[in-house]
Amino acid sequence: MHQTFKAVKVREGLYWVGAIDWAIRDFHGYATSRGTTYNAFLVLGESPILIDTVKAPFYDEMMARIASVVDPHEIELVISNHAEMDHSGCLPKVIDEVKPKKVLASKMGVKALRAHFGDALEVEEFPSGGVLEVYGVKFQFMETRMLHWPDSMFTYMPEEKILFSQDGFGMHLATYERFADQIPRWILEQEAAKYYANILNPYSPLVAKLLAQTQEMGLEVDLLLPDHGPIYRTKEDIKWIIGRYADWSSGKLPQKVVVFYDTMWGSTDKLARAIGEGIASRGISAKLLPLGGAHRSDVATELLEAGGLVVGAPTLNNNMFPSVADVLTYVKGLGFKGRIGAAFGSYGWGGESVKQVAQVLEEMGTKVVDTLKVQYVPDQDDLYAAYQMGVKVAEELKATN
Ligand SMILES: Cc1cc2nc3c(=O)[nH]c(=O)nc-3n(C[C@H](O)[C@H](O)[C@H](O)COP(=O)(O)O)c2cc1C
Repeated sequence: MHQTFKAVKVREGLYWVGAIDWAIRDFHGYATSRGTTYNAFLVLGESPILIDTVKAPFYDEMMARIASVVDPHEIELVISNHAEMDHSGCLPKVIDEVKPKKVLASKMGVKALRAHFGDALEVEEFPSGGVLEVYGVKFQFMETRMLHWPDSMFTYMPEEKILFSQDGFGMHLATYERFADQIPRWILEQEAAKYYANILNPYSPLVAKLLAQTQEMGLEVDLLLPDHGPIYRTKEDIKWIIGRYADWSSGKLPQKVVVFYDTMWGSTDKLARAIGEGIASRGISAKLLPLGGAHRSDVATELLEAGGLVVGAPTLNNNMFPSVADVLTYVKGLGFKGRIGAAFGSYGWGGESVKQVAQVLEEMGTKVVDTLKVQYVPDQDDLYAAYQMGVKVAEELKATN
């Protein structure tokens, strides 16, 4: 039989058997402009062990890759590190087809998997103490609750120093290159930041705690295998991604201001440009994101490395313009707290939008240092007031340093 889809050997006895999704562009509201991979791994103990599965439509691809190494029916143990359907979607079908002796998940994972696939799903909690020696392989299971779901866990092979980190350290990036050292660093930098901003940022304090814990434990990692994107196999790459997570979870507010806004007739846009000039005049980097050209997940990515947030919305039917409400709701949910901020916008009569924007900014823990409402088209004085708003935000941000 011809083999089209093959496993990728990671090292002796360990294979990548996942799937590449070149087409996906919307991942629960996150723009995946470079597609993604769903990573599953095969560990060859005395019997093969499958770690995670893939999204349901990719079942055949995963099974074909497994079959290029072993007969899938020989798999006796399946480990599920995360119950989200991009990793568990195939699990019921794998159980039906392969009939493994055991399927293991965390305590919350068992609950979540049953809530997805029914109470009859044959899955059990990993052994107490979190250690299992089976088919000649030693595993250590670590719950990583809320990173990024309650069920999330890491699986570690202490003898080989291999860490299967489910969504942690992952990124949405479809490639045939399976290893980070085969991909330009600038692409990894962009996609890892985007993933962190859009998935892990709300849990930054937990990320910081986990990194500190692993350091205390002296946990050594020679191979880092996330469930999306490339595998990290060099010391340099592992150090790099862990270092980035340490930076992003540190709560530091970089000296950059994001200005996002939308406009119907161009007035709010004029104000935004003047604000940008004011910010830049004080030597602070400003990034203007008109929402006509920026997706909510790109705004979140920019915000990951910005200590300032200025938001502009015209009033439409007594409300802030809907695209601004969308992105504000999104970044509020992602927990971008502690920024220095301001709200602005053009209006015709009631002009409710600016107050509404300022209120949401405050609710999300932004220090609102200025607001600006301009009726219809801004004149030179209005533009100068907008410029001054930029200056004020920049000065306040500088003072936080
Ligand atoms: C369909 C529509 C509804 C509007 N509703 C309101 C409103 O309820 N209250 C208000 O103050 N202005 C309202 N306006 C006026 C706009 O806010 C005003 O034209 C503003 O200058 C637009 O800013 P922009 O050029 O940045 O889009 C409305 C405009 C449009 C086109």
